[in-house]
Amino acid sequence: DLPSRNRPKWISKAVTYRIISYTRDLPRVTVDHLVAKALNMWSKEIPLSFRRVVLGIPDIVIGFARGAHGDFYPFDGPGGTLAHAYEPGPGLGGDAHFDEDERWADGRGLGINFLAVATHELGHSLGLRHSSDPDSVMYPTYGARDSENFKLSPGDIREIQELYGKRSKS
Ligand SMILES: CC(C)C[C@H](CS(C)(=N)=N)C(=O)N[C@H]1Cc2cn(c3ccccc23)CCCCCCNC1=O
Ligand SMILES: [Ca+2]
Ligand SMILES: [Zn+2]
Ligand SMILES: [Zn+2]
Repeated sequence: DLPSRNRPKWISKAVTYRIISYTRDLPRVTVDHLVAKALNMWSKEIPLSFRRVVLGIPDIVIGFARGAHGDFYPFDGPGGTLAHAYEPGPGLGGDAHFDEDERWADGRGLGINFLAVATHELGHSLGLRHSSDPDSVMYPTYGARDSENFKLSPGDIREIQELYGKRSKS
C-alpha cells in the first residue's frame, strides 16, 4: 500500500458532488440529507469542503443502480456487495454507486443503514482504503449500527487527516 503522501487524493479544496439517481426505499430529501451528513462527517476533520451541484459534471457522482450499470462492477442483487466507490481521480474517480436491490433504511426501520454505507463509500471516494478495526467505518463488511451515535472511529480520523491534513480550528 502506497505511503499516504502519494496516494490519490483531491487537490481542490472544494469538491463538487451530484446525486443523479435515488432509491425507492427512502424519500429523496432523506437521501440528500444523509449524503450531506456523511460528507460532513469527513470534511469536518480536514481542510476540504463539498459543494452540491444539480447540473453539469461534478467531481463525485452519486447514484443507485442494480445489476450491470455501465462500469466493470455489476451489482449482485439483494445482499452481497451493497455499494462501491472509486478513489479520487477524473471521470469515474470519486463516484459512489449504491445497489438498488438492497433495502435501504434511514437507521430507524429495518434494512441497510444508508448513512453508514454512504460514509464508508465516501471514505473510498476521498481515497481511504479498508481498515482491520471492526470499529472503523472503513471495515470491509457491513455491521448494523444504530445511526443515533454513528461516528468516525479515531482511526478513521487519523487516516483521513494523514491524507489531507487537519482542519485548522481558527
Ligand atoms: C462495508 C460495506 C458498506 C461496503 C462493502 C463493499 S465496498 C466495495 N464498498 N468495500 C460491502 O458491501 N461489503 C459486503 C461484504 C460481504 C459480506 N458478505 C458477502 C457475500 C457476498 C459478497 C460480498 C459480501 C457476507 C454476507 C453479508 C452480505 C451483506 C453485507 N455485505 C457486505 O458487508
Ligand atoms: Ca447487493
Ligand atoms: Zn458502479
Ligand atoms: Zn469498502
